[in-house]
Amino acid sequence: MCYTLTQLVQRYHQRLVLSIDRLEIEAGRIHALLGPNGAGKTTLLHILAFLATPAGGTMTFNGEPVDLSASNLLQLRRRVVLVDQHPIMFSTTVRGNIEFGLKIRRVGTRERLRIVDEVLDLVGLDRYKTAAAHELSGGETQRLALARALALRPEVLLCDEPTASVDAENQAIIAALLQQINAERGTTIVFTTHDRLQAASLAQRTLVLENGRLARTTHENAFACSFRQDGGAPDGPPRCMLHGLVAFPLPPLRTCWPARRDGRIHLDPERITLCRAEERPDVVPTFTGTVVLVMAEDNRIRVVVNIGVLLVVLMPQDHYRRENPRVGDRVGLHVAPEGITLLD
Ligand SMILES: Nc1ncnc2c1ncn2[C@@H]1O[C@H](COP(=O)(O)OP(=O)(O)OP(=O)(O)O)[C@@H](O)[C@H]1O
Repeated sequence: MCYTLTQLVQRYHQRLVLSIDRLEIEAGRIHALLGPNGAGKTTLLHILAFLATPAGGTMTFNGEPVDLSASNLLQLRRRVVLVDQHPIMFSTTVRGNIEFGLKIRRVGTRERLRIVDEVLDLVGLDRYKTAAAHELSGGETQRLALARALALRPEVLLCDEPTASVDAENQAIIAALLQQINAERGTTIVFTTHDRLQAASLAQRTLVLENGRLARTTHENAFACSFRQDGGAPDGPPRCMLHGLVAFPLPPLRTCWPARRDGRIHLDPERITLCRAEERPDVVPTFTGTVVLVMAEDNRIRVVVNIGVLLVVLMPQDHYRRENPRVGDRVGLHVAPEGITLLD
């Protein structure tokens, strides 16, 4: 586990703004921190970045108790980088901004220049290397801030609303970049957002904060559900209702679907097959819905479909090319029985 926070409390002027019984951040994963304004997301990020000392509770980082004493702080802060929502650039060139942190770490000139080229290429800003940082647009500034952070090769990258104030094109670039960094470097990433869709599409785990409390943690495609025995044989498989919104029949494969009424269910994104709803009248899909996001990920394509709740489908490249789903398309989804797991 990268971080474990227990009984964590934070206060501003005696006012309680965070109170978290337990929170875990898994190493090498992308986590979304989702919540409304004032929920405590930025406050929590500052604690994870070792920039603020919590008022109470315990914290471990890579299994070790966190020691925030002055003598230890510097080496802790070197392992984690926070990218602010409104990053402040130094009044120098794009290259100068990236080199700054490297100079502090006494990285030699030749290696600095190599890293500058590498990260500018990564964020697609190579042609701006000698431009003044202050001349960049909002979206480009956010990408430069990411390049500046990535130059330091952090174990953990924390991003405060990385796409909140940028246009759609830059949003897509930044989202793809975060996935690339996570996949190629194994960097643990935590980003804050108000956007449920972004959380569902980008993160493997979503932590929901409400009024400073961790309301719930959701894994990709894990849903609260209830089971109903409506119609059919009384001892046959029940129907399953996701978040009280979408019902589907459970396949008659398990010997003992739950006798209880409520639970949590996981639908494996790799065991969901997507087809164009109108082109396969012979197939009765488990769900139909509208594509809301398509994004390349590693050697697969991540497609998010709104079926009443947001469902992530991971499509192999060849299947994606065949079906070619686009945002706005109506599609059918078939969930393989072995892709359905009851949690808890
Ligand atoms: N430096 C501060 N001094 C006093 N109160 C603060 C300070 N920073 C944040 N707060 C308060 O703490 C609470 C949590 O704020 P925080 O910025 O962490 O929320 P957030 O979820 O990041 O919100 P947003 O989505 O608007 O950025 C809010 O009520 C805020 O007013």
